Amino acid sequence: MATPHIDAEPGDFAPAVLMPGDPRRAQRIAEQLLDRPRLVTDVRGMLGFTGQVDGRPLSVMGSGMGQPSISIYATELFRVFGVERIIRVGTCGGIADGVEVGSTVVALGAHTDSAMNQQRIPGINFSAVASFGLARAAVEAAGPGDRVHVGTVVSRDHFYFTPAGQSEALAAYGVLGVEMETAALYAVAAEFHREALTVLTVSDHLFDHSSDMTAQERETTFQTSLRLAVAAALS
Ligand SMILES: O=P(O)(O)O[C@H]1O[C@H](CO)[C@@H](O)[C@H]1O
Ligand SMILES: O=c1cc[nH]c(=O)[nH]1
Repeated sequence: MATPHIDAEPGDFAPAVLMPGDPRRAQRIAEQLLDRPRLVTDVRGMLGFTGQVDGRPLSVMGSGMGQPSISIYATELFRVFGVERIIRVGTCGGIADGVEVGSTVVALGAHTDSAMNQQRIPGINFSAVASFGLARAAVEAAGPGDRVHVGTVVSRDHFYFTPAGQSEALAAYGVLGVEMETAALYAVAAEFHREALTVLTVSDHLFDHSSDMTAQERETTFQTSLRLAVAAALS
């Protein structure tokens, strides 16, 4: 049964879905990773594929940018398509000292400036946290040569506007990076009693732009993050 945003049937998606923001990255991951990838939805150009990894079913689908967009897709995947776990594989800007461009961030939790989660539990600041089992599986998949940081990120609504002093204050609290979806993804997973994790590749650093990735590198450089995300998805 199609939903407003996913033109597929129950059974078209695997229990685990890798979810990059960019639908072209979803296609690239599907072609690189999956045996016999099959396009299962393309509504609004938001491509979704299902195939197999080592004989086990796995799906890959774009989320779009921002918390409203990923909330729509995550809700429909959990509610209608029987999806059990979503692992976001995205990019982030480094914030804390020592979070190098090209390294990987496993997001245990996500701060946010968005109002979306404020509406969930009256009077409460919702804590957006990863599924422990998925986070553990991702971290355990890291090898000695991998540069992996584990901690909190911030999911901001604005890409281009930042209140004065906010990034410096986040750095002072050890926040690893900034992206735009994780706080909402973790809340939708909690709403449906399912699992979620975000694994990010650092594409730039807010306080040192000397090594920032190009747009093409942001689309293609994600091998360590992808390996950790697949380990979590199939754990
Ligand atoms: O690379 P993705 O997964 O899209 O993630 C980051 O990049 C986009 C902004 O350019 C936002 O979606 C942000 O969260
Ligand atoms: O600086 C950045 C990089 C990636 N994604 C973001 O939201 N911000």
